[in-house]
Amino acid sequence: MAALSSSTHCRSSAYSRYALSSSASSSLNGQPRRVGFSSSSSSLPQRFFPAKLSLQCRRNSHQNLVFMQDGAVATAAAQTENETSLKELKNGLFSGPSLEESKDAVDFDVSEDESTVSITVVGASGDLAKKKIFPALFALYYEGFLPKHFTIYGYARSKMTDAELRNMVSRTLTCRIDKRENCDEKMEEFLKRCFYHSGQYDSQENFAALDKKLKEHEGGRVSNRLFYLSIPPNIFIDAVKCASSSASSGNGWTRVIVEKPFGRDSESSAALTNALKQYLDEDQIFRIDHYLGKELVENLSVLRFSNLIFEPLWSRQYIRNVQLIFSEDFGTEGRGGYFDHYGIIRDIMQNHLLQILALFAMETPVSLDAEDIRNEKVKVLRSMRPLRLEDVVVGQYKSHTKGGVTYPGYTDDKTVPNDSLTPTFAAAALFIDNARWDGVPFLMKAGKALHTKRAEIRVQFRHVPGNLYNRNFGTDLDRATNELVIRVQPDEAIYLKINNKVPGLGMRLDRSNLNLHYAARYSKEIPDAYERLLLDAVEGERRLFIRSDELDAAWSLFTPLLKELEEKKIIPEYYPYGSRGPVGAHYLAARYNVRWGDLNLER
Ligand SMILES: NC(=O)C1=CN([C@@H]2O[C@H](COP(=O)(O)OP(=O)(O)OC[C@H]3O[C@@H](n4cnc5c(N)ncnc54)[C@H](OP(=O)(O)O)[C@@H]3O)[C@@H](O)[C@H]2O)C=CC1
Ligand SMILES: O=C1O[C@H](COP(=O)(O)O)[C@@H](O)[C@H](O)[C@H]1O
Repeated sequence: MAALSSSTHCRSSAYSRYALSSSASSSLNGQPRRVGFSSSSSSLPQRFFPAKLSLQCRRNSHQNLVFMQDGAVATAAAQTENETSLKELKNGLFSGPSLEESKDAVDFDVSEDESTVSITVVGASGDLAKKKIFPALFALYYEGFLPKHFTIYGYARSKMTDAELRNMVSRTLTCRIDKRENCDEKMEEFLKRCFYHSGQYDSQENFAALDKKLKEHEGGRVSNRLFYLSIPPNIFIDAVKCASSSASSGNGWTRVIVEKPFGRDSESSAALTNALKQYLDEDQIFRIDHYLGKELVENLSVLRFSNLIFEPLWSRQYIRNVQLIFSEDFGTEGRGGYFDHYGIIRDIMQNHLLQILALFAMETPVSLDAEDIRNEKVKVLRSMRPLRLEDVVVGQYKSHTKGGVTYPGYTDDKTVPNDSLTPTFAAAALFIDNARWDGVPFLMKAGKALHTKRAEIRVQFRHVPGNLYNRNFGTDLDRATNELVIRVQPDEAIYLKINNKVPGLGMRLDRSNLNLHYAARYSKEIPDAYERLLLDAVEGERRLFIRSDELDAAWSLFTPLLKELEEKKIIPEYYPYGSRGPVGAHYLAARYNVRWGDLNLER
């Protein structure tokens, strides 16, 4: 039996997050490969396990894996046996000794003491680190999801002491609305685990000094290291080179989270991937798309594949069109320098919206394993037609005064050239040329400085054939079709618009929503996307990260269009700050007999 594979899972279902992960695929530079635990906890939080099947895994004194379920314990000496036991547990077939009968299971927690995870936030002085990464790490710590031995290092060029980093970080930490108990105490404990090392991104020496400090914290345990590259893309490669050569783990895994943008087009993306692969294996690279970590995006597959009623409708036979809508009610203020080089199509469409589309449209994966899901996503992307100029409308916001307040135009930003043609808005029609989706328009719309902040998926169903109630709907039959709305943010909800009879003696029809409104249904605060993704990276779970072939396929769809827009210097349609965007988007939709669902007053 070979050593544990890189994803030997100890989980109650593919959705459980705590995995036993070997470092086999992860050590760098030909270092010996040893099995290490990606994480283990003596009291794994219940929320990742289905109510009926509460599994925990850890090592016992004999270094065997121990699965515990509702007071029952199974030990297994080898991977095969582990899997068998896990299956038995899942199927409710396992009848091992009770927890009381097995001292091993309760008395030993060797794995927690033998391994450690160090998380280095490269670019710790920056906006994303402060706004998202440190708060997400704290939330994970607070909820008990970080392993017993963990250390967080901030790394950047800015000069800072540990105390200054802690002070900076403490200003951005918040407690969950529903969990304030001991929060200050927890914050203090968390901050004690945060340290800072100042260094250049291209200095082997500086990374070697970081390595030395990490080793001191690791105290001889199996060291697992996660580097989060929260830096501008032009320095990704320098940082990866130095981190891999001078600060990778010698005996555990080393993983690198890479932030977007992953290039500007097919060529630059391929160049970035090739450069990264000089220093890292593909399975060490975690390309983050934080939209994949959003609760309702993750729920998409659950909705489709665990409800009988949706999947049979999920095709050209019943669906007229699908809309993926992203809008923000603020401009690019403060990020103009970055944004002008990329524009809205690269910033939102090519990644966030396309990823949602792929999850929405993919065939049923063989399993919930990362590779099975990513295989299906790639198939969808490769079945799509590259975008043509005529299928796209681009816009740019201009200054607008409302209620005595003047909102700046895009080019009013000092970091943006006055004659910039960079789109801050785009609408596009995409098509998937496969049996399921042939002819169904997938419309995308993304914009900055619009009237609202929102991200949603709208699925518009076909007309009811031979509808007995047609005359009750008036002339606009489109208004009577069903629409499923998955509101990703804000105020998460999934609702289905249906027709019903208004109570009374007459026969008047009404439109109503069957509504799963998360705030009303669940009292628990929804975790930020970065929490889920950071936890997955610590556990070696790749399902929500982008594989290189997905990335290639995504760029192939957009690169010809992006080149044409730039070469032909297409002038964007200007729209006032705070408006609903260019009217061209309506004409584009109308060409495919589509009406944007977000413009209906009833929404
Ligand atoms: N901010 C956000 O909301 C989002 C950001 N991202 C991506 O995340 C990454 C980080 O974003 P963000 O935190 O906003 O970036 P910042 O511009 O804040 O940069 C992060 C840190 O990198 C260092 N840095 C900045 N510019 C340079 C440079 N030219 N050369 C060397 N070092 C530099 C600075 O640290 P120091 O000077 O101390 O070394 C800075 O604090 C980027 O790739 C971005 O595209 C993705 C999604 C959203
Ligand atoms: O990746 C990006 O996402 C944000 C929007 O993220 P959200 O989670 O706040 O919806 C966007 O503002 C930014 O331009 C883009 O780079």
